[in-house]
Amino acid sequence: MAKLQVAIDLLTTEDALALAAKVAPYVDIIELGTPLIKNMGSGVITAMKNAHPDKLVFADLKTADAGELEADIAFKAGADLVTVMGAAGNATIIGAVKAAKAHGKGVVVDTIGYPDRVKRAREVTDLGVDFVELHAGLDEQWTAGYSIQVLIDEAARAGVPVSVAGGVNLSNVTEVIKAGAQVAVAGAAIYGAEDPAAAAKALREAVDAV
Ligand SMILES: O=C(CO)[C@H](O)[C@H](O)COP(=O)(O)O
Repeated sequence: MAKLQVAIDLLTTEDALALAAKVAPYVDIIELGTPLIKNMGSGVITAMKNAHPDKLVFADLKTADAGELEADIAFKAGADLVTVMGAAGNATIIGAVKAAKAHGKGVVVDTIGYPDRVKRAREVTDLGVDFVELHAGLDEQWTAGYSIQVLIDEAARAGVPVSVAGGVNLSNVTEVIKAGAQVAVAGAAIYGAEDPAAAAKALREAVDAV
């Protein structure tokens, strides 16, 4: 069964907890966005895990160096999954995987900005990561001509465990899961909705219907 991940790209612990309280019944993974962690520090990870011990808490660290050290900080704070950039060296990814093994947790590689996301996804899967995020970041999404179809096509040919992030919403989540993504990541489609709980519920039902 595919998973639904809410990406919380809000800026305070208070706002993040308030959103999570509304949408947690419908999601498997609660992602704390990079700006949120940079703004609030690792305390937001602890607060979220304490509030939702039954959910996977995903710390979107986007680590580019010092993989073992940064991952260790987040796991000690309560994270279940952390991200490392695919553009980082393999040593950084291997370091994060070492920390994950020590804590019984996992690593996700974020391919944002990487020229050949599928090639990198296959390479880093061999390093022991849990899955790879085929990701078009917010800046890429705002570039003229962007279409999530490129990520859907990549998911279909990846052949390794992947998530898809970059404009997932109710109109495309079915295609994302049909393409083979194990996880659909939705940020603005949930936190930007007038009724985030209803938006998360609709996405959950769409994911489960595939
Ligand atoms: O990690 C992120 C940006 O770097 C976002 O959380 C991710 O892109 C999902 O958000 P959205 O659904 O709004 O695109």
